[in-house]
Amino acid sequence: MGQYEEKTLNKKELAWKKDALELGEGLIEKYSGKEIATLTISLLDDAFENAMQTTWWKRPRKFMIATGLGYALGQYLVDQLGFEWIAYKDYQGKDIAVKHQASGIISFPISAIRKRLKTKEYRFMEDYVQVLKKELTMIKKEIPRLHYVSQSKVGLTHLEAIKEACQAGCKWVQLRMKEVTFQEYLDTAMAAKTICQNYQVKLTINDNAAVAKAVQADGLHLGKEDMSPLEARKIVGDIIIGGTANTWEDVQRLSKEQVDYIGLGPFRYTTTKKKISPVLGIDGYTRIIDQMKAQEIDIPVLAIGGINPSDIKAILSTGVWGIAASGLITNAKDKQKTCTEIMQQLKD
Ligand SMILES: Cc1ncc(COP(=O)(O)OP(=O)(O)O)c(N)n1
Ligand SMILES: Cc1nc(C(=O)O)sc1CCOP(=O)(O)O
Ligand SMILES: [Mg+2]
Repeated sequence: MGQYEEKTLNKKELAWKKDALELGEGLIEKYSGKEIATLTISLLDDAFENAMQTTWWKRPRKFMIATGLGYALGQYLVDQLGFEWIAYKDYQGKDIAVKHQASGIISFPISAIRKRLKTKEYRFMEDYVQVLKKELTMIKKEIPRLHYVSQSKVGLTHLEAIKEACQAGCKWVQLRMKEVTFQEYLDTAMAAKTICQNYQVKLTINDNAAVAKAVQADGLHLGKEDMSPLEARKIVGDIIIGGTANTWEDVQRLSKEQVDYIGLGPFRYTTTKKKISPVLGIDGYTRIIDQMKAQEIDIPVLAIGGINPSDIKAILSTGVWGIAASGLITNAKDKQKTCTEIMQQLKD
């Protein structure tokens, strides 16, 4: 592919987008015959089809349709699938597009409508979105089912705890340090990276995108009080980004922020984290996973918070992908035995 440039929308393009979205809203309401409470893809398909079935002298001009409905389709991808508006420029000229930063997929909704005006396919958007969803699923990152969250205690540093977890067979480790300076976090993360590389284990950094970037970590975990995943993605690029959810509303928000997995908790009361949210228990996971299925939110969920090996079977039965554990592994007398037992249950 030749040279191309991607930029965020400038002031003029943002103002144009605002007008185009207003135009789109008017077209959708007029030609679908419904008021837009929530924009659905079938409303968009109805509007396009009906507008084009109207006798030609009453039909909105093709330019208006491509602009209004094209921007509306783009905004749907932004709101529902976590795309972002960009200005895309190559040797053919400039076009307004939307990009999914985590996967690199770029879609041109306005051009897509222009093309269908020529081919006279007036009901294509449902399929168009399905194909994008499928592409996003296919390039999903590999998420192991067991995630060890580091913890220090008297006689055990974070680095020692991480090394022992790697020796015990964990394949994915999170460095989670609190109340340390940036330099201390960075130095420990560098050393953790070396340990993890020696054992071919993935390393995630908790809270801090700059540290994750500096040590070229495999992942970054962000909670509700940390930087937003979309903002962090611009710093760390295409690594695994996870987000914390404690409620269904958190899951809905994260599903639009391009996270690769969700840490959903707490399963049970735990002393590992200060200020935890109300416990979810098996009922909480069942309810939230069912809501995710109903809304077709397909992001792996890791249960977290006070988990013991005897909980795993019931947790998995809710549809959760895996577990994140800290105290269970840090305090295990025989870490290898504990990790093997967990991984056998998780079939990881
Ligand atoms: C896998 C996983 N899930 C949740 C958390 C909690 O993150 P956060 O809410 O930001 O709280 P702190 O861990 O930063 O105290 C996590 N770390 N990992
Ligand atoms: C880091 C963390 N986050 C939680 C949340 O609910 O968001 S619970 C938790 C602590 C996990 O450690 P342990 O396995 O020792 O309970
Ligand atoms: Mg955090």
